[in-house]
Amino acid sequence: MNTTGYYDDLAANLQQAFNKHYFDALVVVIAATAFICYNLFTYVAKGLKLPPGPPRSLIFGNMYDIPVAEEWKTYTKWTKKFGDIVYLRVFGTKMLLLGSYQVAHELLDKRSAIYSDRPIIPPMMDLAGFSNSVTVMGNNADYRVRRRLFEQHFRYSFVHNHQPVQIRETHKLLRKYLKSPDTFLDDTKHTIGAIILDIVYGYRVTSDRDPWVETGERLGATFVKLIQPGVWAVNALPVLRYAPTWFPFTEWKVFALTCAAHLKNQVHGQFNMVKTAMREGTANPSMVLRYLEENENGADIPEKAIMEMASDAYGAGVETTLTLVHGFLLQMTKNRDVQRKAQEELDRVCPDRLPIFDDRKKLPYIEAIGMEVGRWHPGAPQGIPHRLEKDDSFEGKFLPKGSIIVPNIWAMCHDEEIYKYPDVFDPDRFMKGDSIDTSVRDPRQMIFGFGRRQCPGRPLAEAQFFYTMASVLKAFDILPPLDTEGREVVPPDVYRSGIVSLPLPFSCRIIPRSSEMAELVRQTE
Ligand code: HEM
Repeated sequence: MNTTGYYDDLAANLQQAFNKHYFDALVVVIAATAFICYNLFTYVAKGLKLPPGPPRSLIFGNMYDIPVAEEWKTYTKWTKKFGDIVYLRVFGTKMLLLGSYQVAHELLDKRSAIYSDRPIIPPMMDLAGFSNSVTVMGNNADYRVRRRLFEQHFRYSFVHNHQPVQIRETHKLLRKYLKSPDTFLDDTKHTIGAIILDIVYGYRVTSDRDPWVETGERLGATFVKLIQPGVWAVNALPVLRYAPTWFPFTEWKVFALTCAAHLKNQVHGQFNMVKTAMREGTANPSMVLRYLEENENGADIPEKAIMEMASDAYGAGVETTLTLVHGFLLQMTKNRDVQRKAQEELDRVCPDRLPIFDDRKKLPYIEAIGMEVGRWHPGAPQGIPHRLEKDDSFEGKFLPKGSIIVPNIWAMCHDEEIYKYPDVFDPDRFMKGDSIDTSVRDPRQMIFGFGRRQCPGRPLAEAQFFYTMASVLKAFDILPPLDTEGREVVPPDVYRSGIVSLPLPFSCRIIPRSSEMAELVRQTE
């Protein structure tokens, strides 16, 4: 059975069911609650004013203003109209949209002691079993244990330990590009999944239809659907979670419970796989093995924390890293000059071999391409929302406790005061002569989020992205597809909406630069 298709249909039907059957009841119950919340929470406090924002209705607030597609565009329009902090309210939920790096840095980085919580987990996410994911957990002791474990294995000073896995899998990807370039989108995704499964569980992916990769992909896609605001009735009316599954129009609950069962199978299955291998003395080095061994040597890390935190790496790391790699391939089809300049740099640094990690410092133009790809379309254009734990104020504006904080990373990366002609793809904006110009703001300060919640996978993602770009550009030309008459067709620059925003599927031709390069790739076997 094609379960992905099943989930897609189900999600679409659920939205319809919500509109038809729950909406009237929802309006009545929520209207009363929202009215009270409105009066209780969104009043002007301490003589300060709330930040400006689009006009809101008394009960629904800005519910109908919240965009469901290309959110970053509407948010940027609001920032231009209302300022760097925009206030929104959806029923009783307050939202602060941060439109500039200065404000995000001031609040989320410098005041991270009170800006590092997450929104209360929506009932739909909870029902589907995702409430123990580091990415959505509140700022509590359980979260901090998991975050610390995660960081220890992915920090800059440790991440070089993962290079053998990255080299092996990236070389495998080059061989796939050589053999069957048309499947480059899936092959790239598969490679990133394989790298993470190996680093986290010591699991070696050997087939193109690996069951753990497929489950991980399905769950990742499900997570993206579940986290979408405004889709699930139960999030607006939590009492619906108690509806029995035999009740009409409760397919959404069946969906959530099915996800929870799949997730549990995956989390426990992968963890137990390492435990069994450890007992039998066959375990490969991995993050899970490392912490289980620390426990054997006297540490006291809760197994539940190791197990659940490990499964986050796949969910949080695959599609996000893919946004950069797919974004890079897409931009290369459109910017032939950039590609040529990068290849010249590579040919100077490694004339007759594939690049290695240690070349990174000598390849500033490749680094600049990576920065420009991230700036051009940040993989998480609105980040992951934070939650303000205490009343606060900034430049005369009242910022109420409990507000959901949404950093509009896309707008920050397209700020024309920092990035001249932001709608032109130009890695040279980050160069000064033959080096990186450190006076230009590095988009990686924004695209990986902020403060104590900043992405802990950043060191791995940066290293993998650099290594993929350098290896691919050394061996291949990335060219636009051809139409039936042999003319080049430049693929559209369009991105999926939602928390993780990938380029929509596109085509390109990946062609070895020469027979010598093809041979270099073959020799990696
Ligand atoms: C290009 C690749 C990536 C991008 C653009 C990215 C982006 C982000 C962003 C924007 C956040 C939210 C930060 C915030 O709340 O302010 C985040 C969180 C997170 N990322 Fe990444 N990420 C990437 C790769 C990875 C990888 C490879 C891993 C794992 C190996 C990972 C694991 C996580 C985790 C666990 C969190 C939650 C952190 C927390 O809530 O404390 N990410 N990422």
